[in-house]
Amino acid sequence: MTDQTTLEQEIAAEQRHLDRVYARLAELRRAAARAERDGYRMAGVGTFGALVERDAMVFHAAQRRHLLDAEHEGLVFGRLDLRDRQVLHVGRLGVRGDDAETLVVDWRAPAAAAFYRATPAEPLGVVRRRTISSSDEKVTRIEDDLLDPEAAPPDMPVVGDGALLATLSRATGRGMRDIIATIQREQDEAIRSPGSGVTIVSGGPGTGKTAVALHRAAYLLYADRSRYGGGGILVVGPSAVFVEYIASVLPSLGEETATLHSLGSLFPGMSATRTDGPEVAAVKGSLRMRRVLERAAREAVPDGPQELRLLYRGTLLRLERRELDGIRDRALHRGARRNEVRRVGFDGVLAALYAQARRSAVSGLPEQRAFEDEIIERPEFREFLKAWWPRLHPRHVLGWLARPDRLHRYAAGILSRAEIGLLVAAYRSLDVEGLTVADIALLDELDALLGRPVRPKKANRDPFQLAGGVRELSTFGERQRAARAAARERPEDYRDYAHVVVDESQDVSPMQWRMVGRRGRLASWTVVGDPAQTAWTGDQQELDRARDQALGRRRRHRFTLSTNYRNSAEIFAVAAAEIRRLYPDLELPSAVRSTGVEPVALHVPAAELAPATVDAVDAVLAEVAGTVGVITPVPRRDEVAGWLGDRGGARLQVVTSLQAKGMEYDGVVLVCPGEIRADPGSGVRTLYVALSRATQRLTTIDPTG
Ligand SMILES: Nc1ncnc2c1ncn2[C@@H]1O[C@H](COP(=O)(O)OP(=O)(O)OP(=O)(O)O)[C@@H](O)[C@H]1O
Repeated sequence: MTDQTTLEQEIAAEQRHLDRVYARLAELRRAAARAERDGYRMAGVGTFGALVERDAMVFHAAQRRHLLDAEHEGLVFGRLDLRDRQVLHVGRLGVRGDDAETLVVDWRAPAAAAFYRATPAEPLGVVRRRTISSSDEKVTRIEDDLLDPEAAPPDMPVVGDGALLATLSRATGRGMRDIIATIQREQDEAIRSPGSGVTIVSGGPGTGKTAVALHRAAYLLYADRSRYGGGGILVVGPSAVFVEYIASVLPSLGEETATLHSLGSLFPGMSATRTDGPEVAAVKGSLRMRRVLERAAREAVPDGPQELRLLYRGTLLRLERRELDGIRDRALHRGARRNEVRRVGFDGVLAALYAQARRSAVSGLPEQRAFEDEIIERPEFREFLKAWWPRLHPRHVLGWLARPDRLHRYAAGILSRAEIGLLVAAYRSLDVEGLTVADIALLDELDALLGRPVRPKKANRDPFQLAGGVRELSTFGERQRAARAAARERPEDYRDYAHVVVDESQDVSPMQWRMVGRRGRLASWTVVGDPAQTAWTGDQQELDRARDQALGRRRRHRFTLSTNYRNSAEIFAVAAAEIRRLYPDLELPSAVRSTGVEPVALHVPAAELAPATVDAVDAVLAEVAGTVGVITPVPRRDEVAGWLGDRGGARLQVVTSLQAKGMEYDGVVLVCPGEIRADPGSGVRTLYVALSRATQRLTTIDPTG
């Protein structure tokens, strides 16, 4: 037990340090603003040298000011008292005093690693580790761990009873929070793993895989900003709700340059949130779809012209369907891409027409070049070419799959009858209901198969802009602004990311791996996931192959996380019992926090499902201060959302069991868990995901009879 005066004294000491840090920050901010103003004043001087100097000055000063202006809640959150009596404060940002004394060490700097890695068994020179909480520049709480009691001076106070548990017990807001103050050792090792190769992080629900992946992105930007800020970091998550949930973590760490996408939004200009059932998703996600799409990408346009008829100097020239198809096939030989070889197709038609004109002995036939120039001017010929070989958007070609006759032709010998039947049924509603998430990877594949017309490259107008978005003039350590500008300037379909983070990787299908892989051909990777949570019901070997192909031969660095920080022990016990039905020997994480509150399992007559759900939601809303998630089987989502109206406002979210991937709520009401489990493919695993979303309260409601 800490006595109150000691605690107050310790808080006061930390407050004095925090005041110094904020005062110094204000000074730095003023200096940066002044330097920026002075830089602008140099604009009038006019010589090239002066302009270059001004540019550099304004650029650096503005960059620094932006960093200093950023949100600084919880700026200093840690302190290390070392064996050699040195004291280090750890924070979101490194700050030096005017005498070059280090006031705060950036959490990502090597000196701060001991804050996360030191343990009583291996104190790494740390005697006492202190976690400091603050709000509005006021220290509110401190928690100490005494790691090396023998080295501690006799008068060293130790206060509080554990920072981690204190943080975990707090209700959460709508978005995910950063965990910089309480990163655990095994997590820190994954966060600071080498920038090259592929870092693979696995672990059960709530073990911090997502948190680690995002903190790793921030770490890489710090460790090598010109590489990762310039080339960019892409973070891919399973769904739009999930991406919204994690969107604020990197900005809260002072990093705004990473690009976040869900699997349904990776293809430019299209986005999908609708999901297919597991069986259809397995077909659409299979690598065999590539062969189906290859056939589609070579086929004649539906409703296109069947033949070409042209009256030339009194003679009817005619190319039949068969000849036209032959010309197209020859133009597309050896994997040529349809949108890139239109010209070759057009030349083939002209050559065939000329050959026919010669065979027909057309009187006064000019030489071939003049003949072609004449034909190409004819509006009806141009109309024919446009209709026969239009520039195709992937969405057009995907639409062809919605015609059962075509689909049967494309898929014959590649997919089974049953699989073709599933696709026919799924695509029947394409025009009405729109694309599903799995279709987006098919569009990306079609885009790769069809190619794009070659356009002349635009000249780079900014002489100081180098490839990768980092300015030649920038010598300043922090290149955040340059990276932000580079991120803004990236084309919508940018693909040369320096690093790709894939979250919930167990749910990335083979076709989706191809799509993600195209965006990281030169990248290093962080891949996090948990095989026990997968909804994939297709061929596992095919999936492994596709993933390995996307990741290439890069070196793998593997990490496993073993503690569940999300669920109370009582809630995780229910989830664990569920997954053990399928995998009795699966190694599961241990949940560190007990609330003493058991989950509630309700069974109600089917006719009472609606009012019982409403009551259960009201009860959970009253019991927790933060968010409540209502999780439903996929087909029931809209119905259940209808029962609940606008209850709970922003605190309440109704999601399907598939959208619940990666999400976290303080309270969860799970409607019809039996229906989720009943899916023969991935039911139990999907239910395991749904049962492991809550931090404090879980109620399940099953209809009886
Ligand atoms: N070291 C930590 N300190 C505080 N909170 C933590 C820590 N590690 C993880 N958490 C919290 O635990 C929760 C679960 O983390 P996260 O969502 O990253 O887990 P996950 O492994 O991705 O889970 P799932 O596989 O179930 O989606 C989050 O609220 C996260 O902030």
